[in-house]
Amino acid sequence: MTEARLRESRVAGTVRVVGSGLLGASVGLGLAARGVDVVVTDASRTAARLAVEYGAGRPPAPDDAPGLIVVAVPPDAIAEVVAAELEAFPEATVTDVASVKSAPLAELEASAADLSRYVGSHPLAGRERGGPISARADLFLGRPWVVCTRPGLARGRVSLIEQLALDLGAIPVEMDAVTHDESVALVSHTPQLVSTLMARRLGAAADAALGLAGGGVRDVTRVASSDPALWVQILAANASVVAPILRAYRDDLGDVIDALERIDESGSRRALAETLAGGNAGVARLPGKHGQDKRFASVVVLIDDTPGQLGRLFTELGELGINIEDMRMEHSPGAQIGIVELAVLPEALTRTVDDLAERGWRIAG
Ligand SMILES: NC(=O)C1=CN([C@@H]2O[C@H](COP(=O)(O)OP(=O)(O)OC[C@H]3O[C@@H](n4cnc5c(N)ncnc54)[C@H](O)[C@@H]3O)[C@@H](O)[C@H]2O)C=CC1
Ligand SMILES: O=C(O)C(=O)Cc1ccc(O)cc1
Repeated sequence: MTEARLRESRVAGTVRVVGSGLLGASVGLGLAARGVDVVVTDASRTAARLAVEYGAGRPPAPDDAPGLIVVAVPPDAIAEVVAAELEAFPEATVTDVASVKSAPLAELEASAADLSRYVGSHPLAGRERGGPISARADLFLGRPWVVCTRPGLARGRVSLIEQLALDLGAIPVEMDAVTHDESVALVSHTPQLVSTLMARRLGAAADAALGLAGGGVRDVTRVASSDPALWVQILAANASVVAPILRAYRDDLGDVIDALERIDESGSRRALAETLAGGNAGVARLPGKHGQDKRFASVVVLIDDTPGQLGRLFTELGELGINIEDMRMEHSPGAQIGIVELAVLPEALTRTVDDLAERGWRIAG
């Protein structure tokens, strides 16, 4: 199957993956696609066998001598499994992919494990659903992959994990464990809770109200479908960092409620406006194209929500020589209409609108 391989891998030898769920099987699929010899194991026989059957690797053999071990088990089990792997394979470098870094490291430091061969890491890539069935070889493509540095750690060990990240199409980012946990508390752990709390408000809502739902509520609640069992572990392990951010959030929420309850008093509207402007400033600081990238202009096309329409739109844009820099799609509740937002270069905006309209496409706005 050489011709099916993407490119030679940077990581050489056998890679052993412990925990063949979403993350472990995705690592296995990505490496196997580059021709790496991957061994997958799991405490659950079913998860291990599914990972093998989906092509994420092979079962372990008695003479395996992995140079690299990736531990992809739930956060509570990380320290114990990393310690066991360090002991079982005295030549191997061991990494883990857990969403929290300080708590497992502290647990390992309190053990007798040989931590000179341990480098913690965390790919900022995931899905709401776990298990090997949800795994994807391209899960990590273009995503940051934090590689945790600490004083005294050999450069070669850190580099090996960076090679792993690069092989999987991710972008390695070096960070110490404390900075990592503070960062993800802000960009992942608190947003998870805010999303969850908003989604809980929908639980008792009338069907008629839910029928009006559009992109806004869907964006805010997307990660509310995440696995509660995994997230209790993540939040518990980073509780002391997440709690103060939520306190600040609660203070802001209190101010908004006060302004709304006294909306006709002097200063209330200004307070609301300043809060909303603060949100604009915060979201504009997020890197990436999505929504606010000033380099691109936006064209909204309404398409019939029927098979083949999106394909036809893309084909015609190709024929017109117009490059799509980014896109997102929404469905209009209750109507057979798809709303496609295309990002194009500003200089291509007028031509895109005119040419698509000329070919009969409906342009919004
Ligand atoms: N789900 C996500 O979006 C992301 C998860 N992570 C981290 O990746 C790790 C794995 O998460 P997922 O793959 O989502 O979970 P998952 O539930 O899909 O897979 C975890 C697997 O670990 C196995 N396992 C549990 N204890 C074990 C043990 N002692 N020995 C061997 N196998 C064991 C389970 O049977 C399961 O198959 C977690 O530490 C999580 O924080 C990191 C980035 C994103
Ligand atoms: O889908 C998203 O936006 C996520 O944030 C997924 C995710 C979940 C947990 C992680 O540790 C990293 C990424």
